[in-house]
Amino acid sequence: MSKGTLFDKVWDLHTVGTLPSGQTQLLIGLHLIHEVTSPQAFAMLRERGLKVLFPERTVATVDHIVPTTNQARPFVDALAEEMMQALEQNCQKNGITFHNIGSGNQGIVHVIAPEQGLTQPGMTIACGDSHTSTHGAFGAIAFGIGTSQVRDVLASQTLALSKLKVRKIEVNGTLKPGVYAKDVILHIIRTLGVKGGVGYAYEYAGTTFEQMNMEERMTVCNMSIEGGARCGYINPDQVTYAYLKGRDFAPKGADWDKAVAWWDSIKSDADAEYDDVVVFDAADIPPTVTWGITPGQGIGINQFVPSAEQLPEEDRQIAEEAYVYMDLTPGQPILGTKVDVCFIGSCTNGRISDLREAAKVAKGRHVAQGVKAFVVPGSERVKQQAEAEGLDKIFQAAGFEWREPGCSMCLAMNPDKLQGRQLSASSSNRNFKGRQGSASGRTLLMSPAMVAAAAVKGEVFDVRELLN
Ligand SMILES: CC(C)[C@H](C(=O)O)[C@@H](O)C(=O)O
Ligand code: SF4
Repeated sequence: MSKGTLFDKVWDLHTVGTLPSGQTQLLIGLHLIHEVTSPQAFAMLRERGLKVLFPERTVATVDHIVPTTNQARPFVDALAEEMMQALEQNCQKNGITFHNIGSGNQGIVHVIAPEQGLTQPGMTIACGDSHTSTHGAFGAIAFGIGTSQVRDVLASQTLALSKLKVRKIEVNGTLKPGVYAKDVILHIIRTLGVKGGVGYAYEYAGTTFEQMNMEERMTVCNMSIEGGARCGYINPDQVTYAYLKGRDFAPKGADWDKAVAWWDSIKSDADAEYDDVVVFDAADIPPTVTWGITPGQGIGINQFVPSAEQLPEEDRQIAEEAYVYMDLTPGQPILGTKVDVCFIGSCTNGRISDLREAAKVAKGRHVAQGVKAFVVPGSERVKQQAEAEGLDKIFQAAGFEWREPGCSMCLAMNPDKLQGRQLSASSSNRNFKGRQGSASGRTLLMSPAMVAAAAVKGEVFDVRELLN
């Protein structure tokens, strides 16, 4: 095995050849598809009379357009129904496994592949979805691709790509109580910027990530793309292996031992060289909330909306835009900002541990008057597990709505939308203008526990005051 970073090793092992353009032709081990970015890719394939080369290496789910209340077919939204039918037919005709609603396996693509053990260390994973970086939590090289690249993977199981540089982001130490993986990644993006990672793969290293469970690691890797990095990863370790062991698609018996030995060998070497290294101290990370219209516009819960002069030159214009759009004034505290809607879910924070943390805050309390709060599990399995633990009851008793799994108001391609200027506290990953279904709706990103705190207080609140 060559020396170097996990990124370099996995890249080299999947390199088919160098193309005349200088790009690498990279073999894609696992291709994940959903209803939004695949129909056109299949259409392009049909136009050229091409077949899906390795249907067993593609796995489909439906997530973005799924209604979280009335799921009866045909869907009320004709466009959603059309996308659904296209996916169903494409999978059926091409022999692709499709985890449909009610199968017990449906959910957000970045939630279901890890939970089924499809996502494994050392793999290359592609999906027509920017948050494919999530799967890097397992030590896979996983990235989002566009629709024409979805076509390429369907037809050839390969992609033409330029190699990325690698930045090691080290965070060391134990997170303070009330500080979660979401705060870590919001803090990183706030510091390095939303474009800071362009051209890089992010390797997250250090004791803070070592102490995280797999779901926390997924939260971090998920938002790599919000920091501009096409992919982000964490070297596999005992935590990774313990999570994977026994899952549907994890290797079994002697294959397991062989796999672990191989996974160990692809980790970044201690003396690997990086294109850049950045170091953070976990003790410096507060509960973090975004105030603006990019995920990089974040501040500590006790900080104030920054004035343009306090910001680096390149961040000033977008800050000015954000003050107007968000209706926030420089110098004002973020604490106490009134919220209208509270959303717990998404591929960033819709897993069982996220729901558990939020439920701890919701338990024995009640959603503030005038606030609409709802919980959308990331998958059918997450929902089932949460119900087995009674989390649904805790949320419902506290006045939260308990919904069916999907992307939901993360991007509001389904009926779950903000209205008008409503302001949401959201456990998702994007706060872009109009992101949550209303062209003028406003989003504050935060951890699921902080969303629960905002729900019960009716305003942005420091969750640490509600823990025990
Ligand atoms: C619909 C899809 C292409 C999009 C993405 O690529 O990320 C969505 O998942 C999002 O989060 O904005
Ligand atoms: S939950 Fe949100 S970020 Fe994740 S795939 Fe769905 S829309 Fe994209």
